[in-house]
Amino acid sequence: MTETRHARLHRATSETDITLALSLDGQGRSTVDSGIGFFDHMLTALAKHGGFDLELVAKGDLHIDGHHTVEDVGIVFGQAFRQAIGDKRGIERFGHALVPLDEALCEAVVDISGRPYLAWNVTFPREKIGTMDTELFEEFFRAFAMSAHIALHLTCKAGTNAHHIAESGFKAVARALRVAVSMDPRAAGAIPSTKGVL
Ligand SMILES: O=P(O)(O)OC[C@@H](O)[C@@H](O)c1cnc[nH]1
Repeated sequence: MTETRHARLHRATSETDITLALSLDGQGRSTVDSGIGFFDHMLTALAKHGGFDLELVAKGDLHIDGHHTVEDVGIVFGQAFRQAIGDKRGIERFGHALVPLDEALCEAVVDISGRPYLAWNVTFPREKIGTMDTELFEEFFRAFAMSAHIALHLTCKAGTNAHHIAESGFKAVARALRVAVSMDPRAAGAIPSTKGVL
């Protein structure tokens, strides 16, 4: 019986109040409300294409800007991800995905290593998409990687439309995470060792 890989967290500061529930082995369903429309669109795509179930309500000091809200969602998402993985027993560990969206193409590579690291190689042709500052995507993924204790490399290999670049990136991370958290049959002993076969 596969134990449920699930986490529900609440984090409140003077800047944000965030409740998040994450299931690693979901249906890609999500209910997301951060107060930032494009960020909600990206988190919805991440859940859908990662096969994660995600519930998020984030109340933040948006009258200042979206920075605290986006960064703190990254922190809580990473904490939930790390908690849901647990002792990492039996997982694949590494994940890689190349995902296009029209002319845009992003590559994500992850290692559930326990050593937090972000390699960010994405630039945007615009400073905003809707109400979201494009500089905040790096803040989100850095906060996520640092809190999840994973190494994450995200590279934009092509793209001219900011929306397409961002969505290609979120989907690439979703697919790479899906692979990395999948159960590795070799690690679970499902495939007999070659020892003694040769
Ligand atoms: O649900 P999908 O990821 O298959 O498609 C969504 C995508 O077509 C839409 O978000 C989009 C299309 N162009 C920019 N964004």
